[in-house]
Amino acid sequence: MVVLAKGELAQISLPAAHPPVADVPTVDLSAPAGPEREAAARALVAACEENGFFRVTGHGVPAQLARAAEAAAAAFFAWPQEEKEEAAPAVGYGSKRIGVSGDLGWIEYLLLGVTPAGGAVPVTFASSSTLPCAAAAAVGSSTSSTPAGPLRGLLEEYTVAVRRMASAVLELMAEGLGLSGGGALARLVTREDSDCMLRVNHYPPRPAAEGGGGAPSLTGFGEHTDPQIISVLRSNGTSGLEIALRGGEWAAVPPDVDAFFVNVGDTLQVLTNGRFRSVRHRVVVNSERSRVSMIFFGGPPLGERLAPLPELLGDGGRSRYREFTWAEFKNSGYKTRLAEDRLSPFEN
Ligand SMILES: C=C1C[C@]23C[C@@]1(O)CC[C@H]2[C@@]12CC[C@H](O)[C@@](C)(C(=O)O1)[C@H]2[C@@H]3C(=O)O
Ligand SMILES: O=C(O)CCC(=O)C(=O)O
Ligand SMILES: [Fe+2]
Repeated sequence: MVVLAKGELAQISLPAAHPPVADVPTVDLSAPAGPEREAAARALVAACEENGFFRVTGHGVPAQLARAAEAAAAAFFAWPQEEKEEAAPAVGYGSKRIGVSGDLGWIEYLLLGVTPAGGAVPVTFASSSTLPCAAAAAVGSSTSSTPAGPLRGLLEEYTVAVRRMASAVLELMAEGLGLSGGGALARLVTREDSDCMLRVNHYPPRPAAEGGGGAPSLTGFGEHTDPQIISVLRSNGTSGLEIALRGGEWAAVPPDVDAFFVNVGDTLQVLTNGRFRSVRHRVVVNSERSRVSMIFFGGPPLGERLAPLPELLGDGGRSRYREFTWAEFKNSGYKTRLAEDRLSPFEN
């Protein structure tokens, strides 16, 4: 349950708006080598340049696994509030507060740091630092006997499959960009020390309006860009996700339970020297049905130096961003409000 005080509810209320439906390009990851794969790579690059957002089919993630992970998370969110709070350190549970800078939403969530070997560690915010840190020692592992154990196990299994897909997306992207380094881009999210996260968001149904009449829309997850390289999202059949198109206008993303959606993140915008667009997006809650989404955030190792890839600069091309490490970017970005532009401090 998300409990908001009156002032908080007013803060996240939105004027009812029905943006047009986004025309989301589709990339088939299973396209066979040859002209079909080349076409898929071209479609992927075009989508990243246009809006920084596309749908993936032929992704290889078993539907049954995605459904089981989502159902286990939904069952957890249905627990009594006190029990969820009790389990919070073991599963990274949070509600209504997003980050540490005062952002609120009609949301509850699980946030886990995830490793390629399948480990998942709840993300907490240390009081001494704004960098999220692992709380593993305090909570045990997914095999522990906490009631959240089976949920953790399913989320871990799901993350292994989605990371594999994220890596395949980045390999296809490298082909489309004509990068010579083989799987270098993909390795940024598959290394042992890659800094990746899994987030499961639950947006309860929009509350009924007091005294009848039309209920207002609410901010579920306020507008923002994702800081990582790519984010890979799956949701249940409830709408709510919106993306900002090139011109700044909002467009609604129709849910698709069989596909995944990929966001270009801030780091990929940097690596491509601004050729790919880190997509601004948000979740608006205006449904009588709850929305559950699971998002894998593919981030590089903390010490990784990030700068536009030389091959994408061209001869004498100007680098739009100075070099920085992922730890530096995260430290700076995690102090910001959700809607802020986190890249401007790193522009040349
Ligand atoms: C307000 C914030 C929440 C966030 C960290 C930040 O300071 C700015 C980026 C936010 C975001 C968006 C994408 C992911 O959901 C997330 C986990 C991330 O890496 O950056 C969240 C952060 C969060 O919820 O802690
Ligand atoms: O829940 C969603 O559908 C999107 C949430 C999101 O953008 C995020 O968690 O960064
Ligand atoms: Fe996001």
